[in-house]
Amino acid sequence: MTLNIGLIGCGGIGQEHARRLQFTLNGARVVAINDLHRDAAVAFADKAQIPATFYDSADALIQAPEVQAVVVASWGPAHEEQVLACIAAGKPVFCEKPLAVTAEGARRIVEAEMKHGKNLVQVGFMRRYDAGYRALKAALDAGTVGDALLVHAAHRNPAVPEMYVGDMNITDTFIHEIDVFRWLLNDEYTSVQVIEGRKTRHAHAGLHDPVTILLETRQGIRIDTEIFVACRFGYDIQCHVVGETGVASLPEPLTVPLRSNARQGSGILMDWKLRFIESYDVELQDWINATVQGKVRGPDAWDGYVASVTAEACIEARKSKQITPINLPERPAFYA
Ligand SMILES: NC(=O)C1=CN([C@@H]2O[C@H](COP(=O)(O)OP(=O)(O)OC[C@H]3O[C@@H](n4cnc5c(N)ncnc54)[C@H](O)[C@@H]3O)[C@@H](O)[C@H]2O)C=CC1
Ligand SMILES: O=C1[C@@H](O)[C@H](O)[C@@H](O)[C@H](O)[C@H]1O
Repeated sequence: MTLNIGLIGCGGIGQEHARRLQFTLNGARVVAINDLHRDAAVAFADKAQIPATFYDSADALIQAPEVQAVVVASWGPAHEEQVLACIAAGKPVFCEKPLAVTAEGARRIVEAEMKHGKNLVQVGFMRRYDAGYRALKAALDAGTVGDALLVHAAHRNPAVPEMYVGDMNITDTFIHEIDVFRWLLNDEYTSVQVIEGRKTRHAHAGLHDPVTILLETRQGIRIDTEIFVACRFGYDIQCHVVGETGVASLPEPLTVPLRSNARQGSGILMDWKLRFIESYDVELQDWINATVQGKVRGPDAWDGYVASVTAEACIEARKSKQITPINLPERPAFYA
């Protein structure tokens, strides 16, 4: 069976997903597209040779009988309404992170899905599909370094656009760590502190960069993460888990060590699109396969909700400069 997909949002990652759904992965094709910018979306589909119908509104695309499942890759603030419309139409939806820009919005999605009575929503936390993170999780689950005690992590981007301001280093960037640490450690967060230190001269006016975020978990694991999005030197993701008997680290991406021009070393990627490129393929292939079977196997709406609650607590902690509790309800049986 070929799953007919409707894509909402044909920007940076929407175009990437459209190409992989149409040409790289098995069992799906893009039959419908929607974007606020019609001309650019249609020009993209033409150039990419994706014969999809353009719909004038996200809602019209979701309602279209030919659309069996939806990929939402619009801007974060649009996600809630579009995902709720998919649930109302009973259509499976893969939504890029964040699920919603507020915890309340994510909660509305969880409630609508539970009321609908069937899981329909997957959130685009692709790191769970990355071979490096999976190998790290397998090592931790096998007890290779004993019980986890501490995590030292970093999420570094070379630069961000001028529209990336305020709390986006939490809601757009740190949200990946929020999801991946609780998955890696089989744990939940209890509190957070956000520390703004010296600001780099390379950060633009609307952004305090870098920041350090300290999370504590129910088991008492302490996680420190450096979020540094104007670091200039590369797209660099680090994660080191200190256990009782050793340290387990996220593998570096494969690069060729060089000895050249009187130097030795290896390259660092500059573009986030390349760092997790394989995990996007694995993630969306798994989503297609599960959707055809009528299931959701990946990060679900509850995971999206937990990420939004945690992000909101981070924002509060940044404002108050205090250690801020993270109050999470228990995972409902529906999401077991
Ligand atoms: N999982 C990951 O690693 C990544 C996830 N993302 C997420 O994907 C989403 C899109 O990000 P980008 O592609 O980088 O942004 P972008 O700005 O390049 O593209 C977004 C597109 O959505 C369209 N759009 C915005 N609101 C819309 C609406 N209400 N209805 C229809 N179309 C709408 C815009 O016109 C634009 O073409 C964001 O939520 C972002 O956080 C982005 C990059 C990486
Ligand atoms: O999701 C992503 C972007 O939206 C975000 O801006 C980057 O910081 C992340 O590294 C990337 O994975």
